[in-house]
Amino acid sequence: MIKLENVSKAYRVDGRDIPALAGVSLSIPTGTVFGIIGHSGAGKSTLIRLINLLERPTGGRIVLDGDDVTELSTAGLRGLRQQVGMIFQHFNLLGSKTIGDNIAFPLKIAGKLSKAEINQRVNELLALVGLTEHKNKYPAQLSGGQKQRVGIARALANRPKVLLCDEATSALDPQTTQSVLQLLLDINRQLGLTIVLITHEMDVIRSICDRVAVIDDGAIVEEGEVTQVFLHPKHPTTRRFVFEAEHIDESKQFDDYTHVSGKVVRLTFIGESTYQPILGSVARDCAVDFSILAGRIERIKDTPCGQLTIALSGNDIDAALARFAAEGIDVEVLR
Ligand SMILES: Nc1ncnc2c1ncn2[C@@H]1O[C@H](COP(=O)(O)OP(=O)(O)OP(=O)(O)O)[C@@H](O)[C@H]1O
Repeated sequence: MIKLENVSKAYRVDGRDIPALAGVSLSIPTGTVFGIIGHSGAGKSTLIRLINLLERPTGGRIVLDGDDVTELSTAGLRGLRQQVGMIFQHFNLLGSKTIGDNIAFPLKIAGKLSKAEINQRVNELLALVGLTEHKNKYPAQLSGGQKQRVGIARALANRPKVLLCDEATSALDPQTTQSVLQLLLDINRQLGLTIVLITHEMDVIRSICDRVAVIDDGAIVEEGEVTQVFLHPKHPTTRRFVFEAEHIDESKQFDDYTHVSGKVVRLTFIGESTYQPILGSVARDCAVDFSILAGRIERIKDTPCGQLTIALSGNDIDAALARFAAEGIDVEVLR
């Protein structure tokens, strides 16, 4: 578990303190893929760089598996950097070294393995990220997606518990982004590694994250399971991110449907209920009619989800609503 407790950070510029984060508290459970989303300047990079102490907090505590990392000695800090790997938007590979030597670099610095053991570990890592045949090439000879795979292999070399991803796919095209995200998800599942990523793209969050925190102007404004945040965004910043990602016109969200009769409700389906013919059977059993006003069905990570806005008419609308709730469907009466 990674815990940030009331963390603040200010940068000192020309004798003045410029606040970047204020009172940030977060719990990141072990083994999850945790996304942090925010607009440019919100404080994402600052936040992720605090976790491995590339930046030091001005106040508060950062606790990794029970240890306050801000109190670590120099040797402890070296250990922390081995437990917490990191990948970057622009890969940060050493251009004068081969792919194999880039990946070997942190192993050599750690100084725990023999030359033969390092070579074997590099080969394992190359296989893990699908780059075996590129071992002797130089970074300039690889595509962006391949370079990020090298970055991932290098970050995993010392078998860290946590992988930090600083806008790791922002420089890649959509297809390459998806293949790198898929690799991160495979690694999370195979190795049980905790992944913390920052992004300004909701699609990245939707593809691989379990939980998401939304950061705005140096503060966390919303946090929760990705499905819940996508389907029921609360804070205006979150709503903007979600509506933009879903191509939903926010003004239409407030449509009061004056032109339709009946009770207007929004039903949210999560999981298998998304594919069940519940609407029809409830309508038949409760003798209600419905018309569909708006709807979407999608996948959030592995979970199918749907949201339907319907107008219900008939005798026993309350019974129909109770049936929906009993089937595990979230019911919001809009009018
Ligand atoms: N080294 C620094 N010195 C002074 N101010 C900084 C420094 N790094 C960041 N800041 C300021 O801190 C605030 C948060 O910046 P940060 O880079 O963490 O945001 P971000 O959400 O990652 O933005 P982006 O997506 O544009 O990188 C901004 O106001 C920024 O100008």
